[in-house]
Amino acid sequence: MATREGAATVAAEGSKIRVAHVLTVAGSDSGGGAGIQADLKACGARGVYCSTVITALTAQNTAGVQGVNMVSEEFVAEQLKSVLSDMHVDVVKTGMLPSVGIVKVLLHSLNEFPHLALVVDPVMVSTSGDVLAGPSILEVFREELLPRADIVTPNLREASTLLGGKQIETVADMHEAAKLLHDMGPRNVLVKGGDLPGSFDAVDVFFDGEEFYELRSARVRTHNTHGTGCTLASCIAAELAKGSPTLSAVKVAKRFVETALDYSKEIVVGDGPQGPFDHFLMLKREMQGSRKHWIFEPSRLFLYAVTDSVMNKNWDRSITDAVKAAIEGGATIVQLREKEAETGYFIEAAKSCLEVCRSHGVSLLINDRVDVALACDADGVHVGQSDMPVRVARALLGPDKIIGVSCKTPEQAHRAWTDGADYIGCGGVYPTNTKANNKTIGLDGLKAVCLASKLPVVAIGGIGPSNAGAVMEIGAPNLKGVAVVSALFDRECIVEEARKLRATLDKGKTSNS
Ligand SMILES: Cc1ncc(COP(=O)(O)OP(=O)(O)O)c(N)n1
Ligand SMILES: Cc1ncsc1CCOP(=O)(O)O
Ligand SMILES: [Mg+2]
Repeated sequence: MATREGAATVAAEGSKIRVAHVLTVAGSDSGGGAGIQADLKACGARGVYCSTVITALTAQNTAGVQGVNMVSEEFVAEQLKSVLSDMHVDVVKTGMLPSVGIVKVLLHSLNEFPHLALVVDPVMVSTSGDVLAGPSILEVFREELLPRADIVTPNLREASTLLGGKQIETVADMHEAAKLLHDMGPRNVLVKGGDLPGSFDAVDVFFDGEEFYELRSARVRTHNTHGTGCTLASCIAAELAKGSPTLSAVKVAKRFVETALDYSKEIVVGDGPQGPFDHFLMLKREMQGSRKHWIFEPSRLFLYAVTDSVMNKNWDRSITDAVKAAIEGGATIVQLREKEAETGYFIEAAKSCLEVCRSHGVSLLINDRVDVALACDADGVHVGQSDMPVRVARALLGPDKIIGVSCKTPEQAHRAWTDGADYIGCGGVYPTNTKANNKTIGLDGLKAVCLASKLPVVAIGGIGPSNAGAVMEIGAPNLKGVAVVSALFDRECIVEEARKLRATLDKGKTSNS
């Protein structure tokens, strides 16, 4: 088994990166919304590793808790030993601790690792109102666990229970509760006011022993709040594990939870009154996109329409109208190449074009601007050799998006494959006025690029109905189509020009097959 020292030595040699690590000691939620499952998602979303010690299995769903099966103290101890004897934990976060014995086992481990920070979410009653830890736990919480905690994060009900039934009905009461809880020994207290009656804001009170901070935010109106407490505490733990000061960790965690709640307002997971939310802000987007599990199909490069903001302005038409017309005429893929557009305008225009493209099953890519592609959830980007490198774009966009890269040489074409591009844009094949100072590579240059790569290739530069046939006739099986700017968008009738081009390409295809 690798010792802590051994692993640290390897890291010190510079070949490894030691990652921030939270250990959650909590109960499992079969519904996946709270407990261990929420902790794993929260840490994952915040970019922190999370190991787990499970204290209880709960059978629960969006209606409530149907059953609890406690893990034995011995087995909780065994899990703690497995993790702590091997892994580099920075912060321990606790959730459901269902028995005094389990709290004692945890305290014993914490004594052995005094450097570990501790975030205590004093889970006693679930959001559905089910009791997860009985009153017998209070004494050990007050006298042993809280004094060891760096921060404790009770909601109003938990704060009241820990304080022997104190009424907490106003922000002033929350201040007082935070002070009284702080007197029990934790370094910081966050009293969460999500349930505060008659409040328009979500107000939490943070107290570090010296100063009170009221952290306010607009209340998110949603039933999907199951797991908010676990998530908030895990996010705080994750930020502490990264090295943040406690107040900053709390602020980031609160913002994270609000964003996730707001994003998840409409999602439906179960039929009960309290649903979970989406930590990764992905579920809704997946369902809204018309292309579920869409795979890049190279034949889509057949007639590739690339817009130009100057041309659209000259012909007095909006980007959306230009895109609509190109699709009507037979374009199979669209790229927004809006070099002059301001970012805010570009994003809105791209969203509007996406609607058009999605309704016709046509992919929409963004030229150069990975940020715009992300902001409007476009299908991908096209980048040049001096734009954002393909590997970086891939890391930002993830595995599902389409990435095209411009290549003029076999070397660039080879690299495009190893870097993870989906297709190559090759040109300028013929001279063009659309792109200044662009070297023309001719049909021989195009052939050489096609031969050098396994990737599908689309030819670009000076291509129109008169020469598109000749381009496609070079006979490279991976040459899948032509990309055009002026032959479509610098013409009076885009639909007509697109149809002409489509006819030429279709003719070439039939005569070759
Ligand atoms: C399909 C396609 N191929 C090549 C290009 C050119 O991209 P790039 O080299 O980044 O030049 P700009 O278009 O950004 O001027 C393209 N846009 N599309
Ligand atoms: C963007 C680009 N990349 C290489 S050539 C070119 C311009 C193509 O425009 P056109 O189709 O009007 O020649
Ligand atoms: Mg570019």
